[in-house]
Amino acid sequence: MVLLVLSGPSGAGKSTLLKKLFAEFPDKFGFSVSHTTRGPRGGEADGKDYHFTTAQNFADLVASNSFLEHATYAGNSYGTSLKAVEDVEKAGRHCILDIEMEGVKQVKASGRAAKFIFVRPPSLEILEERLRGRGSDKEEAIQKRLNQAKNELDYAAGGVHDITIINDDIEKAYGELKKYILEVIGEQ
Ligand SMILES: Nc1ncnc2c1ncn2[C@@H]1O[C@H](COP(=O)(O)OP(=O)(O)OP(=O)(O)O)[C@@H](O)[C@H]1O
Repeated sequence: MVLLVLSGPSGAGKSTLLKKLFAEFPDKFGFSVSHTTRGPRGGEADGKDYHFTTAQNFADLVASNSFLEHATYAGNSYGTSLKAVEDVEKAGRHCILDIEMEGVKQVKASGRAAKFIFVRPPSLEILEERLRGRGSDKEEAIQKRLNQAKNELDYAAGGVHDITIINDDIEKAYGELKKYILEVIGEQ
């Protein structure tokens, strides 16, 4: 099984691309279930959407090196455990992680074999348009995402990823993503 790590600025189109991939290949890929210290939101099921956990338990898992990557956002911790990846692989699926730059660095540092895929917008101007078009963020959040996008793009400029997909035309970008993924999982 191949671990596929997708990253890129918020709004670059990662979710859109993954949605297409899962729709076309419903049985080949899977997301791992992350741990989080945040509380469940309406309808979220423990063990399915997240492994909901206490701050103490989360800290214990960090201390025992149980996470492939973990991070804190807005006061809550999130992490991908090695076991969560293993669970996906045991079910016969290639595990896909959709994570941020800091997580990518940790997966790299772990020495775990993985393919690193970077999705980027054609330009920061277009990214800004898409973030606004998505309509899910307030102005302040958009500015934060744009600043963070610059960090992601700088990091990627160091050539740390196995492939960069420029999401200009969605169908073209999806075609490139699909071709690369099928190749690395040995199905093309
Ligand atoms: N090629 C494209 N052309 C135009 N619009 C696009 C394209 N790809 C994605 N979009 C739109 O851009 C917005 C951001 O895409 P998406 O939510 O998939 O980004 P993301 O990388 O998953 O972001 P996040 O990391 O915040 O979840 C969405 O409204 C989506 O419909």
